[in-house]
Amino acid sequence: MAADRPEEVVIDIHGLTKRFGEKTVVDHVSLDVRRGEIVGFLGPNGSGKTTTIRMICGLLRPDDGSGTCLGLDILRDADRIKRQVGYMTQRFSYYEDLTIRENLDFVARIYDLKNRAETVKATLQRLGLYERRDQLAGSLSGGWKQRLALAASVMHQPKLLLLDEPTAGVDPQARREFWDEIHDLASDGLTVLVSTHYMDEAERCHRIIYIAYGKIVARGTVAEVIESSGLSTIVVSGKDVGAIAKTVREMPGVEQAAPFGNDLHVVGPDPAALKRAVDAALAETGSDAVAEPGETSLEDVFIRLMQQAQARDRSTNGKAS
Ligand SMILES: Nc1ncnc2c1ncn2[C@@H]1O[C@H](COP(=O)(O)OP(=O)(O)OP(=O)(O)O)[C@@H](O)[C@H]1O
Repeated sequence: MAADRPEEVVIDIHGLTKRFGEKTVVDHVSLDVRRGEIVGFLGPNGSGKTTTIRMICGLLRPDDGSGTCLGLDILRDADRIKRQVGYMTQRFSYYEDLTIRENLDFVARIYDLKNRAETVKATLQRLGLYERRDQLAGSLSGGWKQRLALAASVMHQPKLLLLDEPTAGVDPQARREFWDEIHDLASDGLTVLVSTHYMDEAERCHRIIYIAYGKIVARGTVAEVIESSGLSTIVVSGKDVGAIAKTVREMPGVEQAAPFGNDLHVVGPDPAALKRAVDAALAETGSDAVAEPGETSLEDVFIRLMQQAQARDRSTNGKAS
């Protein structure tokens, strides 16, 4: 894969920091993204994803740190970076009373694109929007609106696409199609950094980066991130998992106990302690539910990372005050 060649680094930032007033919302973030990669940027609300993305694409000046985006210096060449990346914001704005084609034509004028009519037509065809080109943007469903937003972000043929929660509120099929499109674009050499809260989307990325309280706390492939968490999971299946959940949550060695229908996922760092806890909870509740080792999910890992970051933040702020 092209992404394995180290010279093809598209984003390379070091120690990026941003403060708003007293609050450090991005705290010495370093990351690199290579050509053709799709990298997922995950983390709780307010953890600094959008702020980081805005600093990478030249929209926001960092207070500290340095780096390059598309080989350009993020401090010196912000204006050039802005024109060369595709950026799809959380709230993509378009003109509701213009058609899909007219909206894209408007964006093409902003970018001062040559051969505007042909470029708009090619983009409509590329993104499967051609049949709907005369439909008013305001009348589109959520999935088609996202597709229009994606079309507007890639029309000037950027080498890097920054997507900020591109599929929030979009149904599963439309999300799946959106992601198929992202993979098609990446296989043509486009590099993608995408923030999301959806686990299934994280699993469609080549790599993920998890940020909490402005600091990166995990990174790697999904398998690597799960493995490095050191968590074990036991799945308890039966009728009364709600009652078992309440009991087992209080047992030592249990970090999480989450019912999924008739299954209960019990998660903790020490497999032996976890088994003792589950056995004790089954005995205490008199349940005949069946307990078996299960796979730890990415969501389990993220919940743990978030809780750990929260605890660290509390203790740091506690000391400071
Ligand atoms: N212009 C600003 N002025 C002051 N505070 C800001 C500004 N922009 C962002 N923040 C704060 O910085 C923190 C990080 O926000 P950011 O939008 O980067 O988080 P996020 O990870 O993208 O969150 P979400 O998942 O909710 O979109 C938040 O506490 C936010 O309120």
